[in-house]
Amino acid sequence: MSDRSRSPYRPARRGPRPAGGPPTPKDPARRIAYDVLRAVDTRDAYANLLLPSLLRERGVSGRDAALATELTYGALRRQGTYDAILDACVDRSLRSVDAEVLPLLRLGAHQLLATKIPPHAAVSATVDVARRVVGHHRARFTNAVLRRVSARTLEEWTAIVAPERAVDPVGHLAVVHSHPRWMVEALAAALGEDPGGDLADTERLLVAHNERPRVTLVAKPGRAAVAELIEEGAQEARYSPFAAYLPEGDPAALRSVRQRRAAVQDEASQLVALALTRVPVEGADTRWLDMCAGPGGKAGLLGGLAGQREARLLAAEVQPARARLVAGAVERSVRDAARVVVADSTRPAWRDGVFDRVLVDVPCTGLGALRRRPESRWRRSEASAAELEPIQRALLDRALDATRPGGVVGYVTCSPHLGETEGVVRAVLAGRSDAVLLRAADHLAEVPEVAAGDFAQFWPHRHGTDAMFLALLRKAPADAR
Ligand SMILES: C[S@@+](CC[C@H](N)C(=O)[O-])C[C@H]1O[C@@H](n2cnc3c(N)ncnc32)[C@H](O)[C@@H]1O
Repeated sequence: MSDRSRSPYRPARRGPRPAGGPPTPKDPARRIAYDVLRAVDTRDAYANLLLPSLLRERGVSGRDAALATELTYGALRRQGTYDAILDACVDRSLRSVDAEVLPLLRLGAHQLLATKIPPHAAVSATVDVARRVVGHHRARFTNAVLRRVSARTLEEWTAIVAPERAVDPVGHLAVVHSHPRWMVEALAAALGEDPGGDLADTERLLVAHNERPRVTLVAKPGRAAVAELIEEGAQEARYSPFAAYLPEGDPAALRSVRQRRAAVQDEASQLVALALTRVPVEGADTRWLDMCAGPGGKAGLLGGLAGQREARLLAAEVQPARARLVAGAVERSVRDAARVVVADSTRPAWRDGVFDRVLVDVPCTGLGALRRRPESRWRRSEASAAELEPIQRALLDRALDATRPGGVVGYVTCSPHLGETEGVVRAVLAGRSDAVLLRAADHLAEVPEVAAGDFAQFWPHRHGTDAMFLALLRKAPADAR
């Protein structure tokens, strides 16, 4: 790894403990990173939720918080690469290493191979944490393994542990860029690349997955303006008229976000919702439906747009806790245009054929959000997409049922996996004669390279967004059937 691509984190210098205050926990950053990695392994915790709550709970901020974040996300993202290297550094198989020790080895490997923390400090600080959490004996083991890791650079290690690119391109990229092999194959297929070829575009995507995503804000239509976000320190966004990028700082500290007039939302999420509202429909355009609304990102945007256009949005969500989040997201939409219901959208509480626009943002593998959910690449399996397909198909079918003749449906996934995107849309269309595919990219004119045939597919390495997929379908007018 070049010096430029290394993380700038160095260990925080600890000052004297403030007189009279509670004792400063020793090395809170590494301890929090360890606790998050353990919780991800043992109780399926989500790092993006647990990390901020532990930082808050333990009063950790500033450099320590930044270090904890770097170590947690770095170790999770790079786990595949580090495990291949660690496997070469233990005498037995890595699988037989205690589950409590493994996160320490990954944390140590990340510091040694991808940060500017001096090697002796990386090893000794990690071994100090090991002594406290797993005892002296296993701390000695941690020390011995990390010393072996420290003998080579990341490039030297990957040259040893990754399959040769010319012989096994997928296996090579899987180890070098830390993704499960099946996922590299699925992503290559979605990018239209031959798994035996040079996989150049796939590699750019995998690299993007290992980078920290920028924070994107949405100014909810009618409640906040992008200019206000820019005054608060954000920068103009590339594509969405409602977006602004926050280069640094905590978005929750912005007044507009605290007042729920703005929120954090990926730019592609904004654009797929916006594209649905741009498709011309003949006749009435007053009844909009969001069938899978939780936690409410797209409903927040659609509620505002509906209010500005004299339409009303019904936002449905099957999980009551998530429906409450939707209620918060649409609160005080323009003209109070949005209503939230707890409902199973496969058994709808509404009549068929009544909505002018329907968004169905189905539950999916989330392979499009790997930058933000670092553990999900290890949690999903090759079977995950196939397991979700029946519910995705059922929801799209019900979306078309709910739409009135001439109305439009937006089918969205936060995954580019072909089994969840094109596969579902084509299977549903094959089973009915009352819907046609529209060219989604025609409604995203400001976004280059987003067309994938009739579909729209965003990519982290092309657009700097999540890999959101959009299909737009028109319900055939009654006289056309
Ligand atoms: C991909 S998320 C939607 C994200 C959301 N549109 C947003 O922009 O914030 C899918 C949501 O669908 C919900 N869901 C899953 N099955 C459902 C069903 N049968 N009916 C209604 N909601 C469902 C899930 O609980 C989850 O909140």
